Amino acid sequence: MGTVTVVPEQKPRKPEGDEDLRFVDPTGSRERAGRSIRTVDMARRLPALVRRSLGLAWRVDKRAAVGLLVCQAASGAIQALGLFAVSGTIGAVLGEGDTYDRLLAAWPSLATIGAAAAARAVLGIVVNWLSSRLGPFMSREAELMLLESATATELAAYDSPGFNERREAADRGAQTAQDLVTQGQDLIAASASLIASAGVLAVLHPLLLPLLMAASLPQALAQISAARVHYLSQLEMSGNARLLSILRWHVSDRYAADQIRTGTMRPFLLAKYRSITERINRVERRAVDKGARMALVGAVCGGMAATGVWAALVVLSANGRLSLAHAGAAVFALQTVGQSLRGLVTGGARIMRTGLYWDDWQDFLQRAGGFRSTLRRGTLTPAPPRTIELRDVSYRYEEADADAVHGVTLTLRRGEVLALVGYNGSGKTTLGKLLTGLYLPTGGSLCWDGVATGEMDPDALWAQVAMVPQDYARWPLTARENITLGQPRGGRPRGGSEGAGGLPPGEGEAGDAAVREACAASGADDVLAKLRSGLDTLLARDWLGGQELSGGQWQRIALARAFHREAGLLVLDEPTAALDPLGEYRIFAGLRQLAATRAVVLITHRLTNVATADRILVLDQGRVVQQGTFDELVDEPGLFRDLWAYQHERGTAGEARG
Ligand SMILES: Nc1ncnc2c1ncn2[C@@H]1O[C@H](COP(=O)(O)OP(=O)(O)OP(=O)(O)O)[C@@H](O)[C@H]1O
Repeated sequence: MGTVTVVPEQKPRKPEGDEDLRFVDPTGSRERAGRSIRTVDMARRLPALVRRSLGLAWRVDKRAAVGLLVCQAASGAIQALGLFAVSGTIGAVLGEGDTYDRLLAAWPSLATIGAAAAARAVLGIVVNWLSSRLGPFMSREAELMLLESATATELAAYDSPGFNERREAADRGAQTAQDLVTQGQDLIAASASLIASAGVLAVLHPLLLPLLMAASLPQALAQISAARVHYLSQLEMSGNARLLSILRWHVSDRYAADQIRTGTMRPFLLAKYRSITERINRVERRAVDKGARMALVGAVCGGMAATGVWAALVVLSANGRLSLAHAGAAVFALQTVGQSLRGLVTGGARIMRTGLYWDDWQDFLQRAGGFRSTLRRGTLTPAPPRTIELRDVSYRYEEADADAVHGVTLTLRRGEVLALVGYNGSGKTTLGKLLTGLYLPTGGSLCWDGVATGEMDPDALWAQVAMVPQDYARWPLTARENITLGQPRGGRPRGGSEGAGGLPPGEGEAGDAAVREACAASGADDVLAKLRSGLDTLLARDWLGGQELSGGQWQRIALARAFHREAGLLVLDEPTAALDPLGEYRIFAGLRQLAATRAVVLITHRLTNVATADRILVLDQGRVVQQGTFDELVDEPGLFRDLWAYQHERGTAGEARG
C-alpha cells in the first residue's frame, strides 16, 4: 500500500490473429488509474475531486453551492453538540437523587439530542434537494460543452487514432457530472461528521482518538483494496457491457432485422452475445470472491482492533480516568467515528471512480480544443470561387503509411463540371474533401482565387460549399429543415422559435419557393407529393413519430439539400447510387444548368454519367493517371478505357489489356 504504480500511456492494442470483439481502453488511462487507487493517491486526489465538484456547482449555481457548504458545516457542528448532550444526559441519569429529579436534570440534554437529530435530518434533506437540483443541470451543461467542442473540431480529428473512443468516453463522463456533486456532498458530510465526533472524542480523553484511528486502519485499508478490485472489475465489465449494448442494438434493431432472418444469423448472434455475458460473469464472480475475502480479513482485523478500543475504554473507566458519563458519550462518538470513516472510504472510492470518468470528459475537451478549426485556420471570407487551383497537392491520413492523394495539380473553374473516377480507395472522396476545405493538404497548395483554404475562416468557406456525400445524413427533422438545414433562403434562420403571427421563421413564400425549386431539380418533388404534410412532415422513424422514406427518396432529399444551397462549389459523391433510371436521368440532365453559376465536382463509378462532364480526372492510388474529355479517354489506352470496358463490355477489357 502507499506506492504509486506508473504505467506508461499505451496505444489501443491491436489484436493479433482471429480478432474478437473487445472494448479497447483508448489510452489505458482508466486501467492505470484503477491500479493506482491506493491510500496515498486517494488521500491526495480526494480533496481535489471535492474541490472540482464544488467548482462545478459554483459555476452552475453559486447560491446553491454556498448553501450546500453552509448546511454541511452546520450539520457537523450540530452533531458535535448532540454528542456532548449525550454525555450530559448520561451524567444526569447516573447522578444523585431520585428518578424524577434525575430525569428532570437530564431533559435539557435530551431535548438537545432530539433537536440536533431533527435539525440534522432537515439539513440532510436540504443538502439532498440542492444537489439533486444541481446535478442534472451540470450534466446537461457538460453534454452541451462536449457538443460545442466536437462540432468545432477539424474533420481530420475524427481520423485521429483514439479520438472517437475518447469522444464516447467523454459522453459518459458528462453524464457522471451529477454523480460527482452528490458523491462530493456525501464525502463532505462524512468528513464533517468525522471531524465533529473526533473532536468530541479528543475532548473526552486524549488517548481515545489515536486509539480509534489505529484501530480503524486495517478495515480502512481492506476497504480501499476492495474498492480497487471493484473498480478494476467494473472497468473490465463496463467494456463488455458496452459491447453487449452495441450487440443488442444490432441484433434487435429494425435495420438488420431482414438480414438476420435471411442470413439465419440468430443462433450465431445469440451465441456471441452469450459468450460475452459469460466473460462478464467470470470477471464478476472473481471480483465478488476477492472482495468478500478482503472484507473478511478487514472485519477480523477491525473486530480485534475494536475489542482493543472497548477494552481501553473499560480500563480508563475502571481507573477513574474517564467518568461514566464521558465513557457513555465516548461509546456514541466511537460509533459515529467508525461510521464516518467507513463513509469516507467507500464514498472516496466511489468518487475516485466517478472522477476517472469525469477525467475522460476533461481530457476530450482539451484534445478537441487542440483540434479546433479556428485555431488552425485564418479569418478571410471567400467569395464564390472563380478558380480553384491545386499545385502538387497531397494528403496523408494520420498514421497512414502512404498518401491517399499524391501530387495532384489541376485548375477547376466556375461553370465547369469535373468528374473524378477510379477504383475503390483511389482517393476520389479524399480529393473532394480537399477541394471543399474539409481537409487541408498535408503537401502542396490548394487555393480558391489565389487564397489558400487554410487562410480562410472555416465557416465562411463552407458557406460556399454544397455537398452530397456518399453517406448523407438522414436528419430526424421536417422535410423543409432537412433541405434548408435551418438556413432558409429569403427568410430568417429557423432556430426552433416560432416567428410572429404563428408563421415559423423562414417559412415565408420566398423560403419555400427556393425549397420547391431545389426539390424539382433533384426529383424530391415526387417525394414531397407523397408526404402526409408536405414540407412540414417529420422525416424520422415511425417510433419517433415521423414518416420513413426509402433509400432513393432520401437521396433525392439529400440532393435537394445541396441544390438549395447558394454555394460556389458543388461536390456530388455517388449522387445517384440509389436513384431509379428516371431520377438519375433528371439529375444529369440538370447538371449543366447547375454548373452555370458554380464549379461542380462529380464522383461516380457509373461511367456513362461522366460523359456530361467537361473534364474527367482518372485517379489510381491517389495519383492522377489520366485526364481529358470522355471522348478522348474512351479511345485512349489506359485505366479509363479499361474501366469502361469492364462496365460495358463484360470484362473483355482484361483480354484487350493482355
Ligand atoms: N478516415 C480515414 N482514415 C484513414 N484512411 C482513410 C480514411 N478514409 C479513407 N482512407 C484511405 O484513403 C484512401 C482513399 O480513400 P477514398 O475514400 O478517398 O477513396 P475513394 O476513391 O473515394 O473510394 P470509393 O470509390 O470506395 O469511395 C483509401 O486507401 C482509404 O483506405
